[in-house]
Amino acid sequence: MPEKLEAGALEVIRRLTDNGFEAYMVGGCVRDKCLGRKVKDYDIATAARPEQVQSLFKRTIPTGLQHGTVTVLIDRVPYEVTTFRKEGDYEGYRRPSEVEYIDSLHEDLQRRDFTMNAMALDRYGRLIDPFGGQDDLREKRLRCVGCAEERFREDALRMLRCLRFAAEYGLEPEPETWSALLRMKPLLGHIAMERVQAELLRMLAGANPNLAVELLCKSGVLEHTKLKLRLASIAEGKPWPDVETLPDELHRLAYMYIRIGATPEQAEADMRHLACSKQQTDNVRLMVAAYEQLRHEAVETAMPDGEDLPEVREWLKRQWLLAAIRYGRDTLRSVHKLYSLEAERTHSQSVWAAEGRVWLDAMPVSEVSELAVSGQALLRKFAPAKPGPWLGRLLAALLEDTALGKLLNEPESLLKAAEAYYEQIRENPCR
Ligand SMILES: Nc1ccn([C@@H]2O[C@H](COP(=O)(O)OP(=O)(O)OP(=O)(O)O)[C@@H](O)[C@H]2O)c(=O)n1
Repeated sequence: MPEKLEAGALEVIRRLTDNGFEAYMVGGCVRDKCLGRKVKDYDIATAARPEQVQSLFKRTIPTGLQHGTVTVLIDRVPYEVTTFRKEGDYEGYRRPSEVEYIDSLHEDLQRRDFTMNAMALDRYGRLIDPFGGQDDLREKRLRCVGCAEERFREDALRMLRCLRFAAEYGLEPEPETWSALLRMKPLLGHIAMERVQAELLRMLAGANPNLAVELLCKSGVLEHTKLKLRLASIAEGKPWPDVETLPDELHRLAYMYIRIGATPEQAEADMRHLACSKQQTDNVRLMVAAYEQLRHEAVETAMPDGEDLPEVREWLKRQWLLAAIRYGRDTLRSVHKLYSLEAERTHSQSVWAAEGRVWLDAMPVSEVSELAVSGQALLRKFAPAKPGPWLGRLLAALLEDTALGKLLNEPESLLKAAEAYYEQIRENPCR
């Protein structure tokens, strides 16, 4: 498959050059080839204008004509073909009128962000590397092309890209690039939050999320976005634990909110700001909320030092299982991972970190739908009583007792227990 992908790119380049237009592979694909990494997609830069590209290929899509980009389909695989241009406009965020076409590959490469992203390959596989990208990669150096300040001014998002690439590829930002980043970071305030979100989540999902978090802390870049994620407050001298042990970027984000002491509402507002999906936002809010609630309970009932009292342990188990009912078993599985990480970082004993997973696995039910009796069965049993709030309360009581192991999840024992609850609820209808 990778060979097929590359063969398609070469076909595009050959067709363009056979028709008198210079054309090269550029950007991330050249970088990844130099690093021996798998190439995800091939971008092609050419001297041909968009309408000339369109006329040379049977299947094209005008994906970004105003920025000079035409997508060419070869065997249904898309290749982005972009006319050499002077201004950045790498993601279509500038007004079309600012795009200025040029005839020189060199000038096109000069406007790109980092030396490793400013290399090209011609149809014969010859590398064009005017700014020393390959040397930088060899020396594990991340360096802006030319004046770093100018590159960051052209597109402030490049500062986040800088941190992402440094973490992902294990590169050290070169001193001039790093100091320009520290000077220019206030410009991040003007960047669309969707773009910040994409970079942030990619960084946290990447090959080295620990280094990504460390660089975010060290650079203080997020402080200049509209986010509440102020990491500098926890950066000082304290090592971050191994966030890589958390399963994905959302757990890592939730952990960061917990570490800065954000409330679930603050985390939610922040993620809305970031234009995260509702599902992502709910996920993180629930993790932060469940974690916070449990932490609050744990502080109230701190185990006396060095002691392990069975009644306290029992109480902690009850809080844990009640939280699993309230926030969902999956959320509590996530919270268990967060507690375990925190316990490791603070070298502290945590009953939840030690036992939480086992308790969750052994929990017979965590939601009403798992009960061996349905609302319908209860309505039949207590006919002619009409459906009403009593039914919800009754099911909640059965769920809690079954989850805590006081009742067996079998129709007979549940229906029997329901009789007693039904009487209590009828006697106290307002509770
Ligand atoms: N803000 C940006 C975005 C992109 N580019 C240039 O456009 C190329 C393609 O950008 P993109 O597809 O966004 O990223 P890649 O570098 O391919 O890397 P990745 O796919 O990992 O994001 C980059 O290599 C770089 O030369 C740039 O100079 N400035």
